[in-house]
Amino acid sequence: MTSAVLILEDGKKYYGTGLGYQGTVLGEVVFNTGMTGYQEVLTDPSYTGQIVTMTYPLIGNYGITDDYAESNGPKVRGFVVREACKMPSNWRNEGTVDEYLSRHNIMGVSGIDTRSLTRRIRSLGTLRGAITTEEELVANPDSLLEQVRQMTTNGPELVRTVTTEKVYHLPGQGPKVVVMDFGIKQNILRMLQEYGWDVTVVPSYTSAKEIMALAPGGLFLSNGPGDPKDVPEAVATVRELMNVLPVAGICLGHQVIGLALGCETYKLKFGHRGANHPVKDIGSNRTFITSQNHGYAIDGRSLPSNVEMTHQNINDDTVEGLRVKDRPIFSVQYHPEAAPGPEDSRYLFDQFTRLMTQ
Ligand SMILES: NC(=O)CC[C@H](N)C(=O)O
Repeated sequence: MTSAVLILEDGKKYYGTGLGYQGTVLGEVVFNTGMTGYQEVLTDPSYTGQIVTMTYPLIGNYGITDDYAESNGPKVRGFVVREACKMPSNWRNEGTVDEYLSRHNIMGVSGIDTRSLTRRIRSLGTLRGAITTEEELVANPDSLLEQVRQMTTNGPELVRTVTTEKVYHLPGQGPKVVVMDFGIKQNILRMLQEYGWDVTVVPSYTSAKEIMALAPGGLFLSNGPGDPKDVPEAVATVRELMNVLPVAGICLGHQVIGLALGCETYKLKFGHRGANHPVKDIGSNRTFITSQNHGYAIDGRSLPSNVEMTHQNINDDTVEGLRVKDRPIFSVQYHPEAAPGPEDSRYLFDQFTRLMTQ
């Protein structure tokens, strides 16, 4: 067993055992509170560049299977767990988390006091950090500190690494929609297909003109990694298309819509990542339990007069959904497609569909 260390930018060190690939990685350390869904978390492209720690102590107990992947492989920069299960049990199991991470050259560390780590992130805010299994660095982790403190945790390259390189078409009988891919989760595409949409997925940097040339009936914006302010070209495209097409978005897509409408975004202290975040649908006064993964949010004080908040987080009152009063445009910060998480918010896909067909 290789020893490993996780060092945070404030100098705090956590010692454990190497999991998956061996070496050194740097990233923004965030926590996810889901009790299950570790494979969906690992493969969600919105985690690109981040070292994710799971607060649930036993990870990997039902194994790994291709059916649970939200993209073609793990996208996290690193993975931190209390205990990585060595003997998964599930009729679909194809292997352990350790093997999965090794196969995809992703580093992890187990045996970490994830409760202490999470409390630290909650009190100090999201921290940058590094994981290493290299002997001389494990012996002297402080030598990594300079590099950790210098690193930037966002940038336009994050979306560029996970957006599709090529335009592709998923035929359907329903509304013809262009999806701007910022690092889309497979379950969003599965659901759009379930609803019968005729979907054309385009790269994040596609221009308004190129999108209009596809003659869509609507525009849909996906989730994705990083700071929404790092994709100004997508914001400009959406601003242009907002006047001529119905537009809907999830998570990063919601933030891009917000910026295009003139709202402000900001970085949350430690983000929302988990499968049980309560969100109130203001119109119906109902609260839904939602799946979430975001570190940025739209500032509720910055909404122009034609934009209203449709959903609000019950834990911290942050904006969870928007609607433009005079145009067919709406978006949500959380994940109605779940994967992992509760499916309470599937009704939004009906709403998306109505918006595109009306
Ligand atoms: N899941 C997402 O789309 C995340 C959006 C954005 N990267 C954030 O962290 O806020």
